[in-house]
Amino acid sequence: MTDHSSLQPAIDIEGLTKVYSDGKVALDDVTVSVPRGQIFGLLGPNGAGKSTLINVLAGLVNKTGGTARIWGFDIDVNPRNAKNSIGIVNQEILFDPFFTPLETLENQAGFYGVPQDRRRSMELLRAVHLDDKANAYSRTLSGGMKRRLMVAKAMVHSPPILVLDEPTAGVDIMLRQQLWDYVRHLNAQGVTIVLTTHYLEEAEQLCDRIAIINHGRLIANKPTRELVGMAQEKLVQVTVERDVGDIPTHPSFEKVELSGERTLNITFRKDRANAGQVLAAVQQCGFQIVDVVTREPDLEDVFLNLTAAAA
Ligand SMILES: Nc1ncnc2c1ncn2[C@@H]1O[C@H](COP(=O)(O)OP(=O)(O)OP(=O)(O)O)[C@@H](O)[C@H]1O
Repeated sequence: MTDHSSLQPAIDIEGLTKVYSDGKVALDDVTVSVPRGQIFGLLGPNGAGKSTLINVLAGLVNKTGGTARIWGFDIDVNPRNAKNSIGIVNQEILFDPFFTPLETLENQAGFYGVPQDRRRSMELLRAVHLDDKANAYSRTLSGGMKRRLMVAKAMVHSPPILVLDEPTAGVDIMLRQQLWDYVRHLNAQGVTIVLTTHYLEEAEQLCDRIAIINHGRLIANKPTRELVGMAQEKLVQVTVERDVGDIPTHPSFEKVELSGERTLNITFRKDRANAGQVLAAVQQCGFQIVDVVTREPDLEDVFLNLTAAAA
């Protein structure tokens, strides 16, 4: 993979603020940069401000304060270059239902002034598995197909950055997988990807780095592995050789639940104990251990902890 580390960020946002006309503060002094060449996840609960941030980059929402640069181009100073550097797939499905997918892409290429010999509409339709629908009316496409057409439409001018706002909402598992394969393929070719999603598992698998936004504020921005590592609670499931009876207590146990007669689900905090100490404590409580399963914390744990703390 190309080493992009010495280059300026793909997207550079500083002190971005958006107050809607009704006084709603959707973005509150957000500073974040997206390194080139990465798959970057923007996560947050409903209403956190993710779409507002993307719509500011798309030029659909006017910011109240701060600056944003796309591929080095300030969106106020160089709006045209900024726009040409980014392809955005919004949550809403926007295209004329009376055009065919092929016409939709050709029109979009015309809009961006892509010369005929550099257009690749059929190639893009093939990439999103819509080549057999090239000449069907777009209104006859299923929801998932329309969404994939939106992705192809965002790529007609070959931007170095692709932004996907909830791209898999309402898309079934198989098509979701195909969409992600395509996103990975684009990324392998050097396209920087920014995506918002509610599917934490997906973000964890796909993203190199994740930022979390809550109530318009940035509350985390870390490499995915580091973020997942922030989950403090771990679970160890211990099966013992006899019926448990009274649930044991110990300072290293955060929470203990009984499952069946002989299995204890013990939650402990990584910063206070390790699994070995927890197991030793179970033995001190007079149980002989016959089986152990541990569960690693995942992004969902971190997300819930962080958003709860920031609420
Ligand atoms: N045009 C608008 N006028 C007033 N308030 C708005 C407008 N658009 C969005 N908001 C409010 O701004 C806040 C942020 O909304 P936004 O759509 O950016 O959140 P989001 O993180 O994308 O949420 P979701 O995941 O539900 O799409 C919300 O409280 C929303 O109600």
